[in-house]
Amino acid sequence: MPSDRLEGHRCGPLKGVAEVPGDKSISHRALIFGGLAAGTTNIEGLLEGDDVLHTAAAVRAFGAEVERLGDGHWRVTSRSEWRSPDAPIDCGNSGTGARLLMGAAAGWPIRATFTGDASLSGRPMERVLGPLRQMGARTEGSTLPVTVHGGTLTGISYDNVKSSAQVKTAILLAGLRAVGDVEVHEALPSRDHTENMLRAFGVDVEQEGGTVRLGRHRDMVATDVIVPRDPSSAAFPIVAALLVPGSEVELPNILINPLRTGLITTLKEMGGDIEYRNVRSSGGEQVADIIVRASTLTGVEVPAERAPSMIDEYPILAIAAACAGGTTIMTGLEELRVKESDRLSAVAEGLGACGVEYQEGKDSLTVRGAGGPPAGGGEVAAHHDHRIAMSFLVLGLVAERPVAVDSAGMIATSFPTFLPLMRNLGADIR
Ligand SMILES: O=C(O)C1=C[C@@H](OP(=O)(O)O)[C@@H](O)[C@H](O)C1
Ligand SMILES: C=C(OP(=O)(O)O)C(=O)O
Repeated sequence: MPSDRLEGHRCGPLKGVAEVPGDKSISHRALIFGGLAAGTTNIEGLLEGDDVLHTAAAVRAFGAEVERLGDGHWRVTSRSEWRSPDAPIDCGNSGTGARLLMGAAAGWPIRATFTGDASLSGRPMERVLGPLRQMGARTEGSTLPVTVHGGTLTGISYDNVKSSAQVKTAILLAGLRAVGDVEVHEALPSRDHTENMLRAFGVDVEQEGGTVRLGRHRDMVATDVIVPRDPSSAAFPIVAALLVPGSEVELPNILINPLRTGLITTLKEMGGDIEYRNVRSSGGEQVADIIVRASTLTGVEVPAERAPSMIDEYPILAIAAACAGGTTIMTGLEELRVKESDRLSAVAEGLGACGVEYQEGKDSLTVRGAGGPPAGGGEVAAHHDHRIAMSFLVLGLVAERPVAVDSAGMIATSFPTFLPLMRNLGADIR
């Protein structure tokens, strides 16, 4: 098997336009919702990363017609009912795909077994299966392989203590076919793409404080979806441009939903020169063109309540923190331990390998910034985690010595064009 080890090397200013791919969360939802809704759903700007391609295959296995018409242009036509798939549904590396599909499947009188890769097979599924059982589904297994036997479900009032959008979405999708009230409470709001998109697909969704409730009208009607560009992917060129002296990069058409932009808020507090231009509405979401210029950063304390709005961005924030002056304190990070890898320890280990001072707590990370380029020179284990790999390749662009990442292949799960995009800006990744 060819090695997918890569190194990031110190480089000159990053310049140009970074067209990052479509938002991963919205892409999964567009396919699944299209598979549930009566009629034909056209999707523009779909992320064609491995995670989403697994979801496309899954929706097809449940009986919908799913066609790729061109670059990012897909068409989903549902049958009136979901059917039991002939074979296990392989969700690959994707927690979102697995958990959302379990919820969607539970509402039908069918049986489906879900599998995934080694990383996904170690991730907790009980957080979704518990509420689905409460609604009347039968389940086998608490980690993959998991089998869901769906059927006639009843309502639920569920306290989503982890503020997980995947859990909230699984319950709402199951709830579409449940009899009775379906509501999910959150003390800290998680991303609201499901609510926004369900409304666009004709479903009554009410929001009252921290409670989301399905209304009476729960039949989905197909609608077209325009997928904005992914702020979680944009995070890598944004931080790279802030850190590499002399850089200026434009990122057009990025989703700026406030429930996704905790990283941008934090980077601005650190002194990052990040500007939104042409803020506008597109496909029911706010988007903007983002301009980033190299900046001198200072460490900050990131409030724990901000975590849901930047949950996937802590690895790349830790890289910004490593180059900032002073200390950055991140708390409320317990969910990082159950992502594609234990991201808290993977980041800590990588920082250590690159000569960065840090302290890892049970659910916190403190990084003492070098106030300039860290030593680098580390051989970093990515733990087959796309966001760990991309984060440390970005560190290599500024560190005194190159930073190597042992396996970068998983980057294709969320950001298949990462390498050409970064190289096109001037990044030295080889
Ligand atoms: O709903 C979604 O699309 C996602 C929710 C988050 O997970 P949790 O729901 O586990 O917080 C996030 O980490 C993931 O990348 C995508
Ligand atoms: C956590 C992530 O995704 P998922 O949960 O879908 O695997 C991610 O993309 O960082």
